[in-house]
Amino acid sequence: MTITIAIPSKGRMKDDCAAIFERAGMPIVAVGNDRSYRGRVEGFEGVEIAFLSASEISREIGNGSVDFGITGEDLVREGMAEADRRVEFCARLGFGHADVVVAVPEIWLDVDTMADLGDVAADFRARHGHRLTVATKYWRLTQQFFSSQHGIQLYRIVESLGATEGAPAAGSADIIVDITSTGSTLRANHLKVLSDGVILRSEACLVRARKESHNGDPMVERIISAVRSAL
Ligand SMILES: Nc1ncnc2c1ncn2[C@@H]1O[C@H](COP(=O)(O)OP(=O)(O)OP(=O)(O)O)[C@@H](O)[C@H]1O
Ligand SMILES: O=P(O)(O)OC[C@H]1O[C@H](OP(=O)(O)OP(=O)(O)O)[C@H](O)[C@@H]1O
Repeated sequence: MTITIAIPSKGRMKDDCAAIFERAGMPIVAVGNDRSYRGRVEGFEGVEIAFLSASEISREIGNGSVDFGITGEDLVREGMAEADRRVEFCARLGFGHADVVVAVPEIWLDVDTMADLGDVAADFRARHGHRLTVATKYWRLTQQFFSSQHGIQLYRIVESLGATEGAPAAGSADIIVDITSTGSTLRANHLKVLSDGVILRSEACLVRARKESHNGDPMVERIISAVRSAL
């Protein structure tokens, strides 16, 4: 059976990913020309590489069209419900670090925790004429964190596909959920992370789609061990 591993073809994870495969003794060779979206691994017969974007990789692992992928944990957990049942996080790779956080305007001096935010949400409509509005592209993680973990139900999500940190100043949302790495975008937009507002500490992971056909397949174990040995 052919095992397909999806790795980033572009973006911030591409180079680190190629380096890890190199260290793992799994050098990737493109098949066909430079612009090809397929590759193979030298010395690993029956393994195929698919070059995709990080967000496509999480989708393809979710629907089982690839066996393994390297992508951010945030994208995997946002992309599917019950991620741990459907995929295995085989290794955390030590790059692509980003925290998914809840951030509010710095001038909200009385709001430092999720409990404070819950209090604000409770009478937000009475005070401001609309429900507390959260700009994010992480709607699944936001709902889980706000509703299930913190019991906050009175809020509305507006989907933001770019420049999320600008939404409060632009008036299109009150607060945001987004990723941060250095924190400079949040600071530049006068936003602060709530003290218990880190939803997920994400990094690039080797992720396996849980498939029956993997059981007892020595190549599956060999790939996982090789990548782990490179960490
Ligand atoms: N500063 C950062 N900004 C955005 N993503 C980051 C950052 N640091 C690490 N990451 C991680 O990188 C991954 C996203 O990578 P990238 O933007 O290359 O992929 P993509 O979303 O597929 O790209 P595109 O938006 O072009 O489709 C996410 O898992 C994210 O957590
Ligand atoms: O905490 P920081 O170091 O400031 O990084 C966080 C920012 O970086 C990303 O945007 P970026 O413009 O890099 O790329 P994107 O197109 O993937 O959102 C991300 O969406 C945040 O806005």
